[in-house]
Amino acid sequence: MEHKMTNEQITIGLQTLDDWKFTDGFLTKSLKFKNFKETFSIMTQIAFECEHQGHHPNWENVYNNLTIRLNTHDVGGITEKDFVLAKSIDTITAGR
Ligand SMILES: C[C@H](O)[C@H](O)[C@H]1CNC2=NC(N)=NC(=O)C2=N1
Repeated sequence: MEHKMTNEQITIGLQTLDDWKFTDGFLTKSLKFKNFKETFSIMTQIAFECEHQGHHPNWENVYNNLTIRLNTHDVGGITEKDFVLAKSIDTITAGR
């Protein structure tokens, strides 16, 4: 079982990520792409990485907007797993 990170640990961790916030108990990021096709393609790439990591986002897609919220249900908070997935999402979406 992963350990639930403290607010202080989360604040430090956020400095290693690109434009993520800690809001209402979730690591959150909003992204905008060219159109729906590009957005859903990126979501598919992220989805395969999530399966690989065994960790999955809460997310909402409206046309070319994608809002991602990460937490770890098992501990009711943020763990290292959320940071690992957030970093992967940054890599997949880098420069977009
Ligand atoms: C059984 C399975 O591994 C667990 O339910 C995993 C799956 N994906 C998960 N994803 C997220 N975001 N939080 C979890 O606690 C979680 N648990």
